[in-house]
Amino acid sequence: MDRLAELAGFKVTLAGDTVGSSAKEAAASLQDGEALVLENVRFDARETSKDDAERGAFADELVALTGDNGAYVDDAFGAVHRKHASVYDVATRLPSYLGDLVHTEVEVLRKLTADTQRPYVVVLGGSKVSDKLAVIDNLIGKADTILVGGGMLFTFLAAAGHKVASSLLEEDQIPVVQDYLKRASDAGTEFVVPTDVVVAEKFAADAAHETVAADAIEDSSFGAQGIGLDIGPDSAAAFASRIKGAKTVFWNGPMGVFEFEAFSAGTRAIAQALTETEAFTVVGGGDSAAAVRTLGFADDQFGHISTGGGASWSTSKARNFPASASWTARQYPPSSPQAGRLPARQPAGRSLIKTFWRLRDFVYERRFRPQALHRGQLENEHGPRAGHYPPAEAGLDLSDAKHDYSRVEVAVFPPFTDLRGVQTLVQGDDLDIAYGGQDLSQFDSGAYTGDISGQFLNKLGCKYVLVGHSERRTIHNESDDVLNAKVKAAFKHGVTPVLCVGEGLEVRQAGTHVNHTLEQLRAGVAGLTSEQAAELVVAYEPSGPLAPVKLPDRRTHRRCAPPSAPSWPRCSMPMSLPRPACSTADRSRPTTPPPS
Ligand SMILES: Nc1ncnc2c1ncn2[C@@H]1O[C@H](COP(=O)(O)OP(=O)(O)O)[C@@H](O)[C@H]1O
Ligand SMILES: O=C(OP(=O)(O)O)[C@H](O)COP(=O)(O)O
Repeated sequence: MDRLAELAGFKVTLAGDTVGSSAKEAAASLQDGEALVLENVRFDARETSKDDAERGAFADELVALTGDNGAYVDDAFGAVHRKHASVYDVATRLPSYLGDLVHTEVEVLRKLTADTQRPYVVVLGGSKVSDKLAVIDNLIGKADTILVGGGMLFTFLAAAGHKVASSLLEEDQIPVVQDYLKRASDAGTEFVVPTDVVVAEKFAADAAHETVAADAIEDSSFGAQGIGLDIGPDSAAAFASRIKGAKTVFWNGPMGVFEFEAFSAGTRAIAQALTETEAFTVVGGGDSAAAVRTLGFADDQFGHISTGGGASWSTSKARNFPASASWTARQYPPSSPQAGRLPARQPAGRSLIKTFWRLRDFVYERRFRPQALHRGQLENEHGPRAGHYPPAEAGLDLSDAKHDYSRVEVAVFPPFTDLRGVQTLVQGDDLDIAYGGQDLSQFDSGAYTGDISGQFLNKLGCKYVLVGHSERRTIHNESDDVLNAKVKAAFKHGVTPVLCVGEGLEVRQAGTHVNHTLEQLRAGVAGLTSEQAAELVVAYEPSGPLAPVKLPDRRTHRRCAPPSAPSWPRCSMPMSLPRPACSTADRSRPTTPPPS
């Protein structure tokens, strides 16, 4: 703790338990600018329970330690792929952010997999055999070569019918490996399994050992007692030569028990080969990173050293981590003062904009082709054409635009059929753009064919969802009550609703648009908690689609915007109300909270 406090520059205390009396007392006496480290959360069996209720109960107790104004920052990349209470469940209960380390890891690893240079060689070892075997499923057909070492090699040898004495073996995984071997030959992926193994008398640093052929492990002097603790020199040389011919190498898991000098040669040979190849190299995994450092290699001899093994594989598959839907799109601002205040959901000075499709002075109207997004059609230079809107086009247009993302957040709302494409593009290219659905059902599940549940949007990583966009109010006749239910459904599923309010042409011409809009807003926010009200985004979106498109002037926008609105519904916390997208200058002004 002393060293941690020295590095952090503030007081750090250690609790003797996780959620017991020591933790509670220490949390209660925590002062602004101090940190409390809890005892290892895995000491509580509920942390890793498969039972949602058990994990949830533990998460509730952890969350209670943060008091009334807690937030969650996940910077434990190595465990980020786990659906554990302190990783997943806590993130669903508090405003959540991803930390600097997770952000950097995801950025580097996604870039690697977005454009993998071939030959792509994967080196797998270590002792978490079933974890690593699960990874292989996704590598068949993608990797050119998979080099098998570490504890998992014995399951491969057993799958080929060889005896492995007392070596690490997961017998129930033998059929899985046999299936992989069969599929790999069709898919063009080659497995390279060691031809020689270092076998020890026992699991100890000073154990007697000898090198034997991989298909004759029980023929060593130690018979059925022998334990394979490293790959042999011939195998290491064969692996090294594959690595040298690669363009991309991903290594996860030591080749042997490198912690014992006598069984570290295989791991050392692989590390050496990685430093000598022209390929882009990634070393992933807590133990693999420790191995290269323990064996005397420098970090800068590798393309990237990832702190997560399992986590790096989840990243490389571009698959969402269990908790990622709960994180805000932003990382925890590294520049913000760490002591004291945690950031609000909408960091100060930033506001959300959405695509106000009908506003001619929308800054990206020409570049972004908002109508294409809205209608599910692409208008290209040759005119409109039906069919899927290619998200790549809009994404590239947006990312090319000279836009100050630190001041104004950009969110796109494509048709549902394109959400997955937008997700891939945004994550793959790491675009600083949020995305959301155009509507959601007020129901979680049931016989509502064609409707989109908030759960689906959450799984697709949507940060936002539009609620009550004008067509929903006019063509689909969605009442204020229905829209209020949709707002609540969005919050329930961890997606921030963008409540659309605004008048049609007739109302505007009658001059009652301010009251009309306020009524919609009051009904839309009814029953929200103050925290939800603070997170809600309100979009003033005048002019219905059926009316001839007559755009409101700037004065109308200003009158409907928060500062001049005569009375906002009572909320115990200020709501986050972005200004209408009248002009860039308007948007850059700080949001004025409504009177409470
Ligand atoms: N043949 C083997 N038998 C037993 N343990 C092994 C063997 N080869 C490697 N290991 C152990 O695997 C551990 C690392 O495995 P793992 O956690 O899966 O790697 P990583 O953290 O890099 O993903 C090391 O402690 C190493 O001693
Ligand atoms: O070392 C870790 O992961 P890794 O072995 O996948 O690199 C992390 O501490 C996660 O450990 P876990 O696999 O027990 O969840």
